[in-house]
Amino acid sequence: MRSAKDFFAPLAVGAPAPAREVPARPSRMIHFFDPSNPKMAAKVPDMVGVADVLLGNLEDAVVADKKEAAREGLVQIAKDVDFGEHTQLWTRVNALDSPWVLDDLTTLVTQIGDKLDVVMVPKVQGPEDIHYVDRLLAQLEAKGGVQRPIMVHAILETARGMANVEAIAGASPRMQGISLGPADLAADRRMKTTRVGGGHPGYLVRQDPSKGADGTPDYQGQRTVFQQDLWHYTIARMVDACAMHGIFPFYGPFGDIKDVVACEDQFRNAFLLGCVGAWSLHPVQIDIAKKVFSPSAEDVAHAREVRDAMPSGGGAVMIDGKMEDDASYKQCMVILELAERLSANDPELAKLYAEA
Ligand SMILES: CC(C)(COP(=O)(O)OP(=O)(O)OC[C@H]1O[C@@H](n2cnc3c(N)ncnc32)[C@H](O)[C@@H]1OP(=O)(O)O)[C@@H](O)C(=O)NCCC(=O)NCCSC(=O)C[C@H](O)C(=O)O
Ligand SMILES: [Mg+2]
Repeated sequence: MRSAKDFFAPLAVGAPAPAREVPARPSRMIHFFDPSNPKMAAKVPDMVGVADVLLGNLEDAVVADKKEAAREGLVQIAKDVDFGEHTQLWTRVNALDSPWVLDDLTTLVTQIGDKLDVVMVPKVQGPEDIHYVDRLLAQLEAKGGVQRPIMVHAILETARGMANVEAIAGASPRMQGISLGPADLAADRRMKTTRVGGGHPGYLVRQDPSKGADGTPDYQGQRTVFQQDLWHYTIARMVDACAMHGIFPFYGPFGDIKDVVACEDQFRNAFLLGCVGAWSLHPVQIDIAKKVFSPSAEDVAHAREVRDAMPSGGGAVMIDGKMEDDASYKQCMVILELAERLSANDPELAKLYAEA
């Protein structure tokens, strides 16, 4: 581990100084596109200003013989498209044990480093993976004359990564955030699921049996079942690790594109637990994420009421029959800060909140 005093020193001569604070830009959805797919690539310019983050994916979902085309396609898109002030450009590079990742990083950083906000690293196992990427990025930034540090985002998709999540979150000042990768994590953990994120009807709790006419439990009678959230523990632990290190947690993919209702539920669970965004795999998921990861007008109105009733941020007051105190005030400030940040990018939301 680096000493505290060296933590913010550049890792290569000529590399930009690491950021002292993670840029808190709206990132409600990280929208995945395959730069080697001409139809998807053609849609990128129209998605600027619509999606908070556009991510050129080079890893899974891009077949081996398209890896180079995807990398070159992303370079071209980054050179041709103006991403403006409100849309970030990210990439997901190939895994660190793959034959492609070195060329991914070398090409992208030296050719389009100034346009890349964040590099997402899949299948991160421990802080040593982040240290490797950290040093390499610094060397490449120096070589390419990149002016600002490229941030790093880790995907949590192995049992070892999960066990090391706190160390990963604090491994470098480049760490921007962590996403849950439920499909790879399920496989690595040997979970008996076959889906990309979301719940499972078999993971449930069943109501106790009622008593039959003879006073004994009626095991065959009607009993309500409640489907449980397979990802609760993982997301909650990831959120704590991120909060502890001042970086941002994200839910990952929801593969059932047609089930927009369950997608919204999964995203909302993550939002309520502390995540700032989720991945969108298809254009239809962009608006779901936008809706879910923006506080509701009612929550903003309530948060303002609490803030205004407690100008010093302390004490105890009653609002609508409920006690509010320093702790609920702090929760309200989280909502108001998020609303303010999102409003700065989104005039429709700004109007909604102004009228709330
Ligand atoms: C899921 C898809 C394969 C579906 O594609 P398709 O069958 O073409 O859908 P549609 O016909 O409904 O598409 C309508 C039009 O929209 C375009 N489209 C589709 N998806 C995107 C997109 N992501 N960005 C931009 N444009 C998109 C289509 O081309 C159609 O265009 P047109 O014909 O001109 O009208 C597809 O959506 C897809 O491949 N999505 C991305 C998948 C992906 O990135 N997967 C990797 C991330 S998830 C993961 O890696 C797991 C994770 O790591 C873990 O371990 O959990
Ligand atoms: Mg994965």
